[in-house]
Amino acid sequence: MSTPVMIEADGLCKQFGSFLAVRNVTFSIPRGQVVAFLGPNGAGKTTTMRLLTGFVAPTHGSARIAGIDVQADRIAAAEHLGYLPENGPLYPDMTPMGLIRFFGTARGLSGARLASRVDDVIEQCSLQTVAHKPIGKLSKGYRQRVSMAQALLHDPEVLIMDEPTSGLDPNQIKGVRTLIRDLGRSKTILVSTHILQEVEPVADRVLFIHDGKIVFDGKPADLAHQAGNLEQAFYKLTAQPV
Ligand SMILES: Nc1ncnc2c1ncn2[C@@H]1O[C@H](COP(=O)(O)OP(=O)(O)OP(=O)(O)O)[C@@H](O)[C@H]1O
Repeated sequence: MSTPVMIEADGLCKQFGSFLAVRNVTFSIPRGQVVAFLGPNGAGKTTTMRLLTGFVAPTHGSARIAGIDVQADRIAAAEHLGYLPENGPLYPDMTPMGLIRFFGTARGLSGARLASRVDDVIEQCSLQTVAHKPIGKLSKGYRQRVSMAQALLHDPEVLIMDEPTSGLDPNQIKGVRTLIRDLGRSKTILVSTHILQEVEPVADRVLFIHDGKIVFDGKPADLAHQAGNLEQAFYKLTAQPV
């Protein structure tokens, strides 16, 4: 039996006014794969992730999570999906515990299941020491972990993470990398990053987007091999407009 496709982009296009931000993006990610989504600033990573999660409607094309069309049935697709947006919506006066419970209730969890999932994600994201402090007083690293905890709360099979390590210090980056690697043992993950050193230890595959188009889809080692190392490959792929 073939491995099911968990994240699928089929001819996705997104136009803002006269500007085409995402151009005919097509890929499919089978269950269990961890994929790094690379590209320079403004390449279209966030827009593609918003299209995949159903937050933004495509101009053309379609996206499926666990086989469910995200525009046709966003709620059903969201049951399979944890999304870590670039700047997560965190409420500064709430505590991590309060916020995570709130999201859990909104997702239909209650009673013992809610209590056990809240405990699990607080531990998984190492939030024990700050669980009862206002989110507005937490460091960026901890706020990022609170966002991560809400994305993991319903134990989704698919995770889409937009720059989970942006703005973190090296210790925090290491912590997030370890978490992604652990999660990748049981989940399908698409994660955008600017940090090339993160790619090889974490990802099975790289999707590289430039000017809204996928310009490389393959193994990190094969991308690095094209130009000697990943950094040089990055320069080479982005040297000219598509
Ligand atoms: N709502 C919008 N209206 C108009 N243009 C937009 C909108 N959202 C994104 N864009 C444009 O689309 C292009 C792709 O943006 P996007 O945020 O997807 O890039 P990105 O690869 O995630 O960049 P970064 O690495 O800087 O986060 C950019 O030129 C951006 O200015």
